[in-house]
Amino acid sequence: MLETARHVRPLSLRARGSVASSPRKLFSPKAAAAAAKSGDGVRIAVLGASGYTGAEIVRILANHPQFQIKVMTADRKAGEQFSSVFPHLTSQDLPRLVAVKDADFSNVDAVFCCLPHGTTQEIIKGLPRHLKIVDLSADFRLRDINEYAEWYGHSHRAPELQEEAVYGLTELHRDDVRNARLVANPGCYPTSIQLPLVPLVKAKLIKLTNIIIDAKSGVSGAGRGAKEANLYTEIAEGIHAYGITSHRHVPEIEQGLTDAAESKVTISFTPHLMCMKRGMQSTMYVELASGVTTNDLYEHLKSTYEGEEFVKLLHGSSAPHTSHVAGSNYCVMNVYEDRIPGRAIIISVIDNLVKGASGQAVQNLNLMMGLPENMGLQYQPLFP
Ligand SMILES: NC(=O)C1=CN([C@@H]2O[C@H](COP(=O)(O)OP(=O)(O)OC[C@H]3O[C@@H](n4cnc5c(N)ncnc54)[C@H](OP(=O)(O)O)[C@@H]3O)[C@@H](O)[C@H]2O)C=CC1
Ligand SMILES: CC(=O)N[C@@H](CCC(=O)OP(=O)(O)O)C(=O)O
Repeated sequence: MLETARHVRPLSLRARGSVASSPRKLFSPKAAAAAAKSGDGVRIAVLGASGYTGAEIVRILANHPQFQIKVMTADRKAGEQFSSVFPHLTSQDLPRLVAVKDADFSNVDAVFCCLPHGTTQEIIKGLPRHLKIVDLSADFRLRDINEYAEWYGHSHRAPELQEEAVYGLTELHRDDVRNARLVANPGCYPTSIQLPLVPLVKAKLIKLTNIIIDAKSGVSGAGRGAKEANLYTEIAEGIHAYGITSHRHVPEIEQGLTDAAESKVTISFTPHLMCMKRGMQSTMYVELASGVTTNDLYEHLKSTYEGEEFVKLLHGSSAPHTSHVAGSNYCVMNVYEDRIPGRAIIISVIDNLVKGASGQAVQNLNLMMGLPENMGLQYQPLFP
């Protein structure tokens, strides 16, 4: 069993606040905060409500005292009742699913956009400017639109919105998110990877070379649209790698690490599809900087996330388990000494649909509306 030598040399370094340094247009949260304080609360539209992340937003908002869903959209399922698409979610008084082109945003304050990549930028471009938007797709995550074109296979169709967007890895970009109108919610793999690695890179505790990441996702990460490769017959009782050396989350992760390092970081990243409904584990192999111990990494992460409600470090040699975060907004991590001298292993787990998508989106919109960040998110994981 792996054992970490703890209690060696606590570090005082902390990595709070924004790691992004590019100038952003600020948006006053006053009007939004006023709406939140009015009797109506914040009026919400969920675009793509008939998909997995849209449904997860609806599930979370059932316990949110300030966010009320007024508009819900779908594509193929437009015209249907939400309760006929998701019969398990009936506790709220919800509007019928409509096509985006038929949605009325005049009585809406904020939007969760849970649509496919590419389509999203076209749709957000057409939305009224009074709306605050949290976009769960990848459309506004990459600052460099040339890099976007390279990885997503087409040129960006809303570069002016890309300029405005703020990357919403909440714990690391809180101040930017608070003042944003449009937030690009991070991808699930980038969330599970950047939460541990960005503070370590920023504090120069690990080398920028030889960062190797092996990650595994539940099948809901691929969305609800039927694909042959995601059929039960092809997924059950197996595991397989995909996107080897070419997954589109590589530039997103490298962007965050490069910002933190202020120097280009290149990673090895291999995602795998696991036979489970939800959950994600990232196992990261890193090289310690000169004079740094595994315990230094642990202590630095511990002090970075001290007081954070949703990021937890385990004690001793305990291993994070996807069941310890299922259905919750937590990211749980731990650090281990490798058998190879000078190397460490870091493991993090999240629920891809919650901290990896809809939970973090609600966390971000809470901040954008001047509400407590944890509002509606204080539920515990489902275990076993
Ligand atoms: N699943 C996950 O774990 C994560 C997903 N994301 C991202 O979030 C976004 C949503 O993902 P997810 O919920 O999994 O996807 P789903 O495939 O489950 O849902 C997609 C939704 O978008 C609607 N839709 C599809 N095409 C169009 C279109 N052309 N115009 C308007 N609406 C359309 C669908 O409607 P209908 O059902 O009627 O066809 C459905 O409501 C994606 O960008 C995804 O990459 C981000 C992090 C994690
Ligand atoms: C299992 C699976 O297919 N996962 C998706 C990632 C889902 C996600 O986080 O991210 P995006 O918002 O960037 O799509 C994938 O690998 O493309």
